[in-house]
Amino acid sequence: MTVFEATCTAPVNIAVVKYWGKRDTSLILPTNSSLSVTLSQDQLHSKTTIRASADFTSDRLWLNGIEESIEKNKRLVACLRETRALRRTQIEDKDPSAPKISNLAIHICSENNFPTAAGLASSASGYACLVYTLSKLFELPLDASDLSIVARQGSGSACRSLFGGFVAWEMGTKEDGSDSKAVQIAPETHWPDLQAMICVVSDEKKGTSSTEGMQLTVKTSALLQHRIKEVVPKRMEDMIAAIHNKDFPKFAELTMQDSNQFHAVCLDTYPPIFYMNDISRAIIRIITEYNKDGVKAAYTFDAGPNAVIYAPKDNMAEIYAILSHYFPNAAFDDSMGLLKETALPSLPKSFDTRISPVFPEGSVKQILHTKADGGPRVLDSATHGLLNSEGLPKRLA
Ligand SMILES: Nc1ncnc2c1ncn2[C@@H]1O[C@H](COP(=O)(O)OP(=O)(O)OP(=O)(O)O)[C@@H](O)[C@H]1O
Ligand SMILES: C[C@@](O)(CCOP(=O)(O)OP(=O)(O)O)CC(=O)O
Repeated sequence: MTVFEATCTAPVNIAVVKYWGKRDTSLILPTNSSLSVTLSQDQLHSKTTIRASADFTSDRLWLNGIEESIEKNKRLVACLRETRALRRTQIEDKDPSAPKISNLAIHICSENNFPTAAGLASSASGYACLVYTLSKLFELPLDASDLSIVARQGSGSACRSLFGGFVAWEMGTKEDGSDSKAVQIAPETHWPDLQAMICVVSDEKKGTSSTEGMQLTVKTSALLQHRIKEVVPKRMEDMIAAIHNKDFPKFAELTMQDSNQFHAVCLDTYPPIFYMNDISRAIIRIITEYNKDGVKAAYTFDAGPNAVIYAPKDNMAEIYAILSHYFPNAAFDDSMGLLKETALPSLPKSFDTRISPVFPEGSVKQILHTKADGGPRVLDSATHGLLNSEGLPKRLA
């Protein structure tokens, strides 16, 4: 019997103009456009295998080796429904000889090589990977922007992970969401000098999910209305220009201002939402001190305390040296070879170390060095597939 199977990986993205607020919660239509950088899959990715078979009796999902209910997950159901409908209308209805895969039950097995639901954008890489893998399984004749419309219905930020490089999610105006999609502003090759350092402050599941948090903000924050009407439209234009011009100081200033405003609207939510903690705020002080004679790094924080620091390649060793001063013995993922290329530099002479105390070991658990990189990839299921010959996970938790 023919086996219908696909295995793919997809990257995370970290926004520099944040998405926060929905105007339609079931279609996942945002209240403002947003923009992100796709990060390298060498450090962070989701990997998904999907098999369709007449032997399967129902749709099943395993996430990180644990079986999860599909029916209870409305967003996953929406992604399956949409991609199956596309298979039917775009392929099976047009070509009677095409296999009727849309009627078969499927098994989905997915793994993240980093903590899930800890503010490291696992829902972004996870749903982008799910929809991309479904599109390969069903051989859908769609481009990445078309697919982003489906991935958006899994998790808003996922739509941006269908592209590499610098990606805007255009909010759109149509009620059916057909113009609310991701577009690539520039490929990863445009600005290879841009790198990122992720400080894992906590890898625990967060208190208030993005989904819940953002709707409470929509309901209660007057500042959000100012942000979406007066601030983001111009900031999107300025950010796109900064990226096109590879103007790091401008890119950095806009990134930090946008992170600050996102956390300000969280504080303006009633009751308030706090995602940053004392460690996050210390990182802001440290980067601010580092930038005092000219902007050399940009911090940004999503819906959790973890920091992402964007900076040009040449500043990375210095940034790592500063972070290791304040956060001793944080595990360092040096898969980019930073410390192989350069000896750890001393702190810049003008840097006033008194701006923050040195934190106890474990305050920052891990530091990951990564860079802007490409979009989802197709792998060979025979060698990389996550399902065994019976269609069950090769690895269970
Ligand atoms: N590989 C995956 N395949 C399918 N779904 C996934 C995958 N990884 C994560 N998810 C879904 O995303 C949820 C986690 O999303 P959540 O928004 O809570 O955390 P996060 O994405 O890590 O944080 P944030 O989006 O705020 O940065 C999981 O509970 C699961 O439903
Ligand atoms: C702070 C953010 O990371 C919020 C991400 O929110 P999600 O995409 O996780 O929310 P849902 O659409 O409800 O799944 C900012 C961003 O990535 O733009």
